[in-house]
Formats: sequence, structure tokens, C-alpha cells
Amino acid sequence: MDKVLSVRNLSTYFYMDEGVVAAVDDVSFDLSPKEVLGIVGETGSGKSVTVKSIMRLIKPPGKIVRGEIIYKNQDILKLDEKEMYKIRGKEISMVFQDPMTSLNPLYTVGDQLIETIVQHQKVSKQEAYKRAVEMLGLVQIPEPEKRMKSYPFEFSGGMRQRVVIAIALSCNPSVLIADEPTTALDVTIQAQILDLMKNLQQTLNTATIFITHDLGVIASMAHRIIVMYGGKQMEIGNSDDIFYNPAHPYTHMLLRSIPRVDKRIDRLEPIPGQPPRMIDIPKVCPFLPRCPRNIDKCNETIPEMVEISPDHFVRCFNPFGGGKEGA
Ligand SMILES: Nc1ncnc2c1ncn2[C@@H]1O[C@H](COP(=O)(O)OP(=O)(O)OP(=O)(O)O)[C@@H](O)[C@H]1O
Repeated sequence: MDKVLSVRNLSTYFYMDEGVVAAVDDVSFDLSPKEVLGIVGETGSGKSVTVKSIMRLIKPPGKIVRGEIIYKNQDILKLDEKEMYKIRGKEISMVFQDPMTSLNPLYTVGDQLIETIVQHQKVSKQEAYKRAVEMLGLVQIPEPEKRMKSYPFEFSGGMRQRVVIAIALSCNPSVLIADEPTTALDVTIQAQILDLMKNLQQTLNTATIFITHDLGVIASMAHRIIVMYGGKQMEIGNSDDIFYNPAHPYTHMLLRSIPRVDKRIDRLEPIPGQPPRMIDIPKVCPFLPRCPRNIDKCNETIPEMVEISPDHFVRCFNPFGGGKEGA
């Protein structure tokens, strides 16, 4: 199947006084049309920098130092800012963690929706208005026509995130990127927003990249999952591989740290140790200091990504075998 997005060997570094932070190092993946790709990892693992690189939102001291981001047969990294402007928000749009960073407090939500629509589509103001009301209805805002006139502060946090999702989807993007879209919300609202996103994805079939630090959040949504650690991909596989045949010791730890309804666990296991400080590019696996399965070879060099079964890749010299010891 044709890919809607192909990321090849993406490396984004931050040049700090203390040294070079390899925030994203040699990341590659494909996104198919209609696919939901989950990117999971602890804080600082490089998830946000990966998607900000795709949107070309990296600012100094950050720099994309290597790689290709192929969107519809063109390398996004080679486009000038004017061409990129046409893609950002229309072809590839993004929902951030905190809805207030995406909404302008001084304009009504209706105006903000209409502005996005007319900016990217050749439609009249009336058509844009109609589409805006439709979008608010689609994200299940009650009385959408009336709420067009409301300002962001008149909405609850969950409703604001619905508005942001409506704006992000208003131009029918080919790719939607959601960066921890529910983290800033309280738990019941989180579940509602996740349900909404799942339903919208199934209705609209938009290819989606969903970022989270919590594997549980994407369990029922993602087709494929990338597990990141220390700026690197540790494991990539379809959801079943990651949940039932996890190969990387870090994936095992992530799985043990989520609540499960099918197993009685008295206490969730926290992941021991600290995420790495990624100053200067590690020559060995970044997970090595926390890894319970490390072997001598791990101290010598960093493993490559190896395909252990069709479309299931792992970066580890001593992976778990075929899920027999699964979580
Ligand atoms: N503007 C910046 N300046 C310097 N370093 C940065 C900057 N933005 C990100 N980094 C570094 O890049 C690394 C990856 O950060 P990133 O935000 O991608 O992590 P993340 O996995 O998305 O974590 P979180 O869940 O906390 O958002 C971190 O070590 C971070 O310190």
C-alpha cells in the first residue's frame, strides 16, 4: 500500500552549551493511509521532537541534522517556508497537549474555525461558516451554532480540546498528529476525548500519529506502535506484537507499568531508574543503565534495529524471545 508519510533516518539535535542533545536519533517509520501509529515512551524520549520535526517546528538551538520526511512524494525538509505553510494545518495538522496553546483567547471559536478553513480552502465565508458549525457538531459540542459565538474561556478543558480537534480536522488533513491530547485533562474527560478521537478516526479515516507516555491509552486505537527511549526507536510492531509478544526489555517495563483489567495486580511496577540525559550521542544502548537483561556485548556498541518477525523490529542484543516470556 502507498505510504502517506515516510520518515527516514530522522535525526534532530539540540546544540546546547553543555553539549549536543541527540533528541531524535536515526528514526525511521512509515504511515499508511487510515493507519493509527502510536509513539510511546517516557518523558524526554524524543516523541514530541519527532513530530515537531515533521511539522518543521524545530527552532534553534535545535536542528534537523539528517534524514528525509517524504509526504506525498516530496521531501518536507526540502520545501521552502511558503510551501510548508500550505502543508501545515491543511495536509498535516496537529493537536497539542494543552488546548489553550492552540486557541487564541481573544477570538470566538467560530472565528478561529472559519479562519482556518478560509486560509486553506477556496471557499466563501458562508461555506466556511457552515463547515465550522458542522465540525463543532462532529466533535459533539452541544448547540454548535450557538457555541460558534463563545470564547475559549467559556468552554471547559475537555470542550476546548474538542474545539482544537475540530480545527485540526476542518481542512480534511491526510495526517493528524496528536501529541498527548488528553494528558492535560482529568481522567473521565480523557476517556471521552479518546473515544471521540477513536470514533472520528473510524469515520474520517485520517492517518493518525498518536503520541503518549502511557501504552494503555493507545491500546484500543493504534494499529502499529513505536516504542522510543533516549531519542531512539527501541521496538516497532503492530499492536498485537507490542502487547502480546514484546521483545525489548523496556517495552516489558512499560507494559508492567499500566493497569490491566485481566490481571489482578496489587501494585503497579514503577520503572526503576531515570531516563538518560542525552548530552552527547550515546555509543551504546541508552537503556543499558536500567536494563535487567544487559549482556557484555551491550557495553561495546549499540544494536541495530533487527526484524524478528514480519514487520516487528527490535533494537536489542538480548530481546525476549517470541513472547513466551511475555508481560
Ligand atoms: N527546545 C529545546 N531545547 C533543548 N533541548 C530540548 C528542547 N526541546 C526538547 N529538548 C530535548 O530533547 C529531548 C526529547 O524531548 P521531547 O520533548 O521530544 O520528549 P518527549 O518524549 O516528547 O517527552 P514529553 O512526554 O515530556 O513531551 C529531551 O532530552 C529534551 O530535553
